[in-house]
Amino acid sequence: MSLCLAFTHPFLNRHVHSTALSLSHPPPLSLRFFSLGPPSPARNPLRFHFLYRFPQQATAFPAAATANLFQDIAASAAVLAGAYSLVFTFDILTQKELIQQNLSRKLVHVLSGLLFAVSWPIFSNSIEARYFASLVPLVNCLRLVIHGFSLADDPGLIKSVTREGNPKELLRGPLYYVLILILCALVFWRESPVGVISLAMMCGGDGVADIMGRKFGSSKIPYNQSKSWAGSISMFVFGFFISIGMLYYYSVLGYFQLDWCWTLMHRVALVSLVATVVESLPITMVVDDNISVPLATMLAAYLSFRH
Ligand SMILES: Nc1ccn([C@@H]2O[C@H](COP(=O)(O)OP(=O)(O)OP(=O)(O)O)[C@@H](O)[C@H]2O)c(=O)n1
Ligand SMILES: C/C(=C\CO)CCC[C@H](C)CCC[C@H](C)CCCC(C)C
Repeated sequence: MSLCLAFTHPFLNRHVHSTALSLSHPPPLSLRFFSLGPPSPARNPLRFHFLYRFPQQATAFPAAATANLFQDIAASAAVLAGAYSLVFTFDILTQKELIQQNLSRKLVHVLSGLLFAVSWPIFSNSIEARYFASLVPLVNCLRLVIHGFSLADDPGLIKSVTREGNPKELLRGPLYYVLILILCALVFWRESPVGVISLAMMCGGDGVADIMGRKFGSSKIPYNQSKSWAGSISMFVFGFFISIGMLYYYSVLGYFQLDWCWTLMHRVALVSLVATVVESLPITMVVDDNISVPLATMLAAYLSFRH
């Protein structure tokens, strides 16, 4: 069995190579790559890839370009509607006092980014698809700025996304959060595991750490009395499993070809550990978790998956 994962990075315009780790015999050098998209039948005779096709040059196929454009517009509209619906739902739940404001905020934190990453495969395979997807966090970014400066009033947004109902809170954690979503969509998209792992850690890991830490966090971390072992352990565990889930989701859809071996698990566990340690550090007054955690994860995942 061997690990085989390499991807072409559209912005870095280079292959991020990976050594192949073979338990039996090293595959030929040419195969020591993460392969993206529907691998050639010879390599994967049994796997059906019904979604991912290699990005098309739209100009070569005008009909395909038109179909892609309509698909991306529809996908952006659907995901944007989902974003508004999510916030509206938690606003109603908070208003009816079915959940506390803090829990509402954290669940929006956990679900928004993860559902955004899960939605990426509904966009087309055009080169422009990532830009259409990024429109959704961009619109939400503008929404946060407008309401954060109280240029307009949206009590539902403020109630479901802030700690104490102060509109200015929107200009910190939530704003950094959507900027990271834009960064992951534009730089990593469906072509690199780094983006989805970073969102899994920021949204899933950090969000659950808060929920579990507030509830069970009596035993504090020695170097940071505002964080607890329960919160950090939850971040590691949930971050790890949500990352694995994301990788599996994108593998099944044909975007990543992963050999599900212990080496992959070790790499994801290492990235999850790095993110957990960074999140536990007493640096929130200097840099928000919604910046430090995803950036640390991106670096760790890039270094971990390149060799
Ligand atoms: N490793 C962690 C992380 C969080 N917490 C608990 O969750 C609370 C909020 O955690 P924090 O990461 O500081 O959340 P913020 O990002 O600051 O909160 P918000 O997202 O609401 O801005 C902490 O005070 C603590 O009670 C914890 O016990 N252990
Ligand atoms: C409370 C938050 C961060 C603080 O730590 C999260 C704020 C989320 C934004 C208000 C809404 C972001 C929506 C996403 C860009 C798109 C979600 C789409 C999905 C289909 C629901």
